[in-house]
Amino acid sequence: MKATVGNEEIQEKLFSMSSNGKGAANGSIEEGLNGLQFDGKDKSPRSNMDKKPSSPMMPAFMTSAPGKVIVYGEHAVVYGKAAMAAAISLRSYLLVTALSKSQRTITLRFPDISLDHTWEIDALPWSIFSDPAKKKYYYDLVTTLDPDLVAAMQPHISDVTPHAAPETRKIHQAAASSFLYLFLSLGSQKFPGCIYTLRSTLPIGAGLGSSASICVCTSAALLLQIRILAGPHPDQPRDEAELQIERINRWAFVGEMCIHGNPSGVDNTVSTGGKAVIFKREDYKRPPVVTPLRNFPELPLLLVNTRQSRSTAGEVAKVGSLMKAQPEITDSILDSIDKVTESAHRVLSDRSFGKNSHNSAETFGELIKINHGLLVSLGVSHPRLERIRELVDSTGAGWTKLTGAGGGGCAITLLKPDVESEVLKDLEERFVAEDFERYKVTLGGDGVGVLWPAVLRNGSEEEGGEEIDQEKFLNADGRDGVERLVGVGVHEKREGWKFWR
Ligand SMILES: Nc1ncnc2c1ncn2[C@@H]1O[C@H](COP(=O)(O)OP(=O)(O)O)[C@@H](O)[C@H]1O
Ligand SMILES: C[C@@](O)(CCOP(=O)(O)O)CC(=O)O
Repeated sequence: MKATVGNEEIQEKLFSMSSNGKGAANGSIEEGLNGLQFDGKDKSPRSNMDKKPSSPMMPAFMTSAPGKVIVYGEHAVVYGKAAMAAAISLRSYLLVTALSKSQRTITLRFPDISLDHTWEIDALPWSIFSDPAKKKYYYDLVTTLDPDLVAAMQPHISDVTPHAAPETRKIHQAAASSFLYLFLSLGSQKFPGCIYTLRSTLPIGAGLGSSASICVCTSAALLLQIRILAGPHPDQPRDEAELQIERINRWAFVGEMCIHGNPSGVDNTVSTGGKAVIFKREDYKRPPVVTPLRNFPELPLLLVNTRQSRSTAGEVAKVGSLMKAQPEITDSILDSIDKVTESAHRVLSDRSFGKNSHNSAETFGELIKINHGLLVSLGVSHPRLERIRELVDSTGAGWTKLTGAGGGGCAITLLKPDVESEVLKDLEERFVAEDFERYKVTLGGDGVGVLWPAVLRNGSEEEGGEEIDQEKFLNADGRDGVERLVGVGVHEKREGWKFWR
């Protein structure tokens, strides 16, 4: 598949799906949404559905989306080169709880960053967001933020934790802006009051795509609330599922623009679709070309966090400055990174791939080493990342590179097939002693998922399953607690979570 779905094509598919009723959201989701009201713009295929009798309140529901590792090609991907990336089993989880009709507020409860903020729905700048000259629809391809809309949002963003330290405010305001831009673009003043509670098992600002995963959760939740997503349901035709994924991804990209400034879109694409892909966006006015890697190997990867925080926007800006100062050299480094990614893709596509695991690992490993060297030349490594590489190199256990934006964050090590367990144990002890954090993750899992309503079988005896309410979700103890309560893909397959596949 080359996932390049045009705007008109999407519109056409949407209309045909709604007219035969087949594309409508799956039974339970659609029923649950009947009580909601929408923007009254008859451009959308929702008008027939709107006539259904209203039910009092939408049940609480959840969305979830994974983080990712970039195996090859970060930074170069911002300049139109290819990147290879895979979803990981660490994820974000968003619980949406509707308020009673009289409560006209939207609350963000994001405890991972200690953010708790409420907006009055009626005080938000609806008029400019719904101005026909500005209005964007769920099927639009938005590739830049509208400066007037960003300015209109500003007073409502400045309101968010005004007395926090500047670093904390940045983190809060980035998360709040991405939510609010999507909310005002996709919602309407008639939107019901809601609380959006978010928790993540991903480290924040560590190169694993935490921002993309929260944007995907928000995009999916809002698109579900405005009732334009069909499914996910088990017998959903593939092209319909792909269309849903495409829509969620487009709006997640808009959220990412609010956080990053200049994202390539690789993070939100992997977070939405899951699995592993080659991603390339040569023209920002057009959708990216996304090539699924169906034979992506089960790479024996070590994923280690320096615990050195940084922001993606800052690291991307560093490369931007280098490009200005040294355009030819920077260009040629980015071209070399592109060649590394292409080579890795060629190796994967080769029929003989995997027949000799030693040779395959050597080739991938060499490419990892080269890619890291090129990222060092771009100026996006960090002494803590170099320390991880040194520790691994001194044992000969494998090949190491930074992953994501760098400047701190995480490193990946591809382990040699014959590495001895004693060597690994020693290495892990060194990591602990030097305050690095090691994650155990699986690669290539599902993308965005929905739990509608927010009820799971958690091994409890509760009849009909365990309802996930705000209190339980907020009280889950750390990363493990969240995974135990609502986790996708780590423990046994959970009944309830559904994915567009
Ligand atoms: N769990 C979370 N809760 C709230 N906001 C989050 C969460 N995870 C990420 N974010 C938002 O995303 C930003 C981090 O984005 P970024 O610098 O791109 O790092 P990453 O490499 O993890 O994506 C944070 O400053 C915050 O605004
Ligand atoms: C540096 C970059 O290529 C990857 C950033 O990944 P992360 O936000 O550090 O997880 C930027 C991008 O692709 O938008």
